[in-house]
Amino acid sequence: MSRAEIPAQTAEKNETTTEKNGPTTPGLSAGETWRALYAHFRPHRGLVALGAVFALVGAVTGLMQPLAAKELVDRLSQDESVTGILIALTALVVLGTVIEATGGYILSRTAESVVLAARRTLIGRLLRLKLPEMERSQPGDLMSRISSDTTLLRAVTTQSIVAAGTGGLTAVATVVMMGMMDMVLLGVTLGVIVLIGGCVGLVMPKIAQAATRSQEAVGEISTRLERAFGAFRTLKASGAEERETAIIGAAAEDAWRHGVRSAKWESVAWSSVGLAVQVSFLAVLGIGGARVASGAISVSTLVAFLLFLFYLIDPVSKLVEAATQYQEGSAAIARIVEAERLETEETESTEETESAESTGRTTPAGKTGQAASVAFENVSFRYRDDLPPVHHGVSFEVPGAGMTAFVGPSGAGKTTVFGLIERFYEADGGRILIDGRDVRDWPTAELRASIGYVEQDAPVLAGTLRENLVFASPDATDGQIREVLVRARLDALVDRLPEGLDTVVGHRGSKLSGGERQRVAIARALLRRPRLLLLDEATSQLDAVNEMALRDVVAEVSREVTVLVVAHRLSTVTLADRIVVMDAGRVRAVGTHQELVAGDPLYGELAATQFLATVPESAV
Ligand SMILES: Nc1ncnc2c1ncn2[C@@H]1O[C@H](COP(=O)(O)OP(=O)(O)OP(=O)(O)O)[C@@H](O)[C@H]1O
Repeated sequence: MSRAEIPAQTAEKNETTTEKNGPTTPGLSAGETWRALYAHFRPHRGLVALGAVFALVGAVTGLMQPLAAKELVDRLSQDESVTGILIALTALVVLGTVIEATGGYILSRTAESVVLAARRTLIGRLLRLKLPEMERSQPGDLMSRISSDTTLLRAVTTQSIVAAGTGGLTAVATVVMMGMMDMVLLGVTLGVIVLIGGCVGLVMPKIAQAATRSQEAVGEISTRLERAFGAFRTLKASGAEERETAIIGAAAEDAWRHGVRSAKWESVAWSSVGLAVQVSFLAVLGIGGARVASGAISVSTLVAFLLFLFYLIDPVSKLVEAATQYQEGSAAIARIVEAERLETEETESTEETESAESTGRTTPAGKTGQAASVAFENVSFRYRDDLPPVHHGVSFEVPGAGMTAFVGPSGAGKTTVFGLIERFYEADGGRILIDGRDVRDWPTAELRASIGYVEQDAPVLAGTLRENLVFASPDATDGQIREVLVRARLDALVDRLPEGLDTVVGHRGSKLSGGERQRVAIARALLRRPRLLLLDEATSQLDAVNEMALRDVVAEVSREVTVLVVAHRLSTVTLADRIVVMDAGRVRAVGTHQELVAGDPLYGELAATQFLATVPESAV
């Protein structure tokens, strides 16, 4: 790498470096860093070795050029023919260039493969993260590990290793050749290089420090931007554009400052290399000239030595480049390792899901298509050790089929019931039984294949309506899609849209209304043909007509499927076969609407205030 490339490299680094927020990136020991590096490098070691061989052969052809040049000068001074040697010299130059270019291509291609493999592994792991791990992390930070950190891996696992290897070998070979030419001149050269090399060594940790800080600042930008884009309407409605711009701008300035600092130290390092070469040239020229004058060495020896000195620039530059890239890459490797160590769910899941789906959702108990029974037995649970318990011995039983409504004040732990059934979290005590079998004994994928879950905020993903509908059941036929569209009262909307099911719904479904989003989420869950349907206030944003229609659908579904619904509306609750009243992490009563109005004061109070305000007369 030449000095002229340094600014461009620094700029690129600023764009591709990573953020460091959320959990602090742990430092890896030198041994751990190497082991992590080796793990990424190992599958590609054959190709890296091939690239290294090409690089070495290219370097050797380069080394032979001074010898040919020496022969040329000798023949010229003796008035001999130089045609043959000229052809040889030209061939060496062309061959060297071709071999080096091929080696460079092999290495760059392998580097891309290293990045691809690392990205695939990380994507696979991060999408299988346990929910609590995801909640502890920053999505922006995790994304940057897949996009930016892996990019830094590219150079460290291929070019750097090869550059250090070939650069080291070529440097040793060049030094040996120089020693064979003249030991005095070699002593002078090495003296200058060691002196200035020491200064470069002092600068290296400063590059690492500045690069890490720059990565952190770039990470801060990603996190802040992710936050702003994630709540774009709130940002605008709050008039927070300028404040956020200033905050993100400050982070950008931070990245710039550290980037500039890194560029400064890199510049010092590269200037030192240039200085070492120039001072060596001058010293060799002066002392070598004197030795030629005194007859100690010939002119051709001096010329060859100077050429060797010239060829020493490349391996020394490679060594410096490898050291610089290592400084930058070690932080990225630490962050990748940290992400790889995050706890994931068991991986047998995918295959098991597929087999469960392809065989028509057969459970181990052979209950194909049957509604699932659900039971909580004295379940206790807290989200984190430092948080108070959310469930204090929750118990209830729900037989197969029918609708069960969960009601209770906000924060009572109703949604948490669903999270535990889905095994997003593990209960701390007690048992959760589906079909009489502890959820911990179910393969997670098989368990989830039996469940249709409509979350509280009815998430819709960016993409088309069709992609959203088949998200949980990719093999659904057009006929099945049409059927759920009608059931979820989406058919009129789809018919109205010029692009129908292929209409793009925007980021988080922002081009749909709240009620449409909820209906899409319900249709998605129904398309999965679940045995257990979990609806978390899924009808809260529906207008009266659509709500009534969906209530009928849910009532119909509940004849074959067990439906659990977290309900805030009396209209939903009155349809339920049973109502579970929760308060402060406990089940305080179970019964029908009439029984509870008469027997449970809290339910009576809820029904008299919140529910009754929205209940249509016909439903009471
Ligand atoms: N992922 C989480 N991490 C930590 N605490 C959580 C998490 N999710 C919920 N909680 C807390 O657990 C408690 C119960 O939450 P849950 O969502 O189950 O209540 P809910 O009864 O469904 O309330 P609402 O009717 O308002 O939706 C609340 O105090 C909430 O702050």
